[in-house]
Amino acid sequence: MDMRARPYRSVLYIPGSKTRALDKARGMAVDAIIFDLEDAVSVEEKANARATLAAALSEGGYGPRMRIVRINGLDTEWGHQDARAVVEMRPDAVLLPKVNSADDLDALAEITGDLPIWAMMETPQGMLRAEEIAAHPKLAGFVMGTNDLAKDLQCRFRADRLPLMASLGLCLLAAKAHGVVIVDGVYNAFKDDDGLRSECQQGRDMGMDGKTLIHPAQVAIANEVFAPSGEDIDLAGRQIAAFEEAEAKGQGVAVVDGRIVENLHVATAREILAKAEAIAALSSE
Ligand SMILES: CC(C)(COP(=O)(O)OP(=O)(O)OC[C@H]1O[C@@H](n2cnc3c(N)ncnc32)[C@H](O)[C@@H]1OP(=O)(O)O)[C@@H](O)C(=O)NCCC(=O)NCCSC(=O)C[C@H](O)C(=O)O
Ligand SMILES: [Mg+2]
Repeated sequence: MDMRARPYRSVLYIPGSKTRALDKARGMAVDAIIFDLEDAVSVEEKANARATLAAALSEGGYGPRMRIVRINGLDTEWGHQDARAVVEMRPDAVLLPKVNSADDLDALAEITGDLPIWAMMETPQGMLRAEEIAAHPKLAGFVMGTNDLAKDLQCRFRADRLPLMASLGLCLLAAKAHGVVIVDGVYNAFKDDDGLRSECQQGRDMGMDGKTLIHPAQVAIANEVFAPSGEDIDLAGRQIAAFEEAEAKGQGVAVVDGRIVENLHVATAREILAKAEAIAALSSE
């Protein structure tokens, strides 16, 4: 499936060191997995995690789930070795943490060649250079790192995420301008379903493609919130039908449920139907 066309409702982090979790993920209804070598892995476990992850990916069994490997930064003692190992692991993409500029992506691409790169957007410098990062020819996706971002901004975690809004907005603008995927940051309180749902809804309404997750219990909520609902699909179908009928009569505008429908609304309606189809196709694989 084309990388841009596939769903990214649920993107689950799995520590590369945790064999049990790596195994369990083969049966989980996630759209994508981030196999982590960075912050979820302790310093003592770094080398083992690389080997454990390589073995899990070589064994396979992850089906249609997109496989993304997050390496350590190239300015760390593990980064270069991780990057070389990822080339051998042959995932769908490599994820670079704490990206500050397009130069960081150039440095990684020198090692990983044609492998698509995703960028963790989680530093103030990265926010200010979001556009040049999104425009990089190897860049395929943004992952918001809201924990690191909050740390560097010295801001507080709030339910409305007001202190993060400028950063989320900058990255959304850059991602949409360059047609790259963007998934929202994690919700740390993994036992708080209501809080997670509310933050998923906020991200979805802002234009995020999905949510990064830290625990399997979060998957169902993200899948539900980021999928078009039955009502969305029904409305999209009726908008397309009404517009085509209006067009056949030589009119440029239709009315559905008391609201105007123009060609731009039809484009959105078609995207909703395409997303629903992509989700159905993924579920049937
Ligand atoms: C958060 C956790 C530490 C909780 O772990 P634990 O207490 O073991 O959870 P449970 O006992 O409830 O686990 C139940 C079963 O589910 C499996 N499990 C748990 N987590 C995962 C997972 N992420 N993927 C797959 N499977 C998972 C357990 O193995 C249990 O299975 P079983 O033995 O059969 O019962 C833990 O969930 C965890 O480590 N999560 C990942 C944390 C992580 O990846 N952190 C780094 C990413 S977040 C980040 O860095 C954000 C960004 O950079 C930023 O700056 O914001
Ligand atoms: Mg981070």
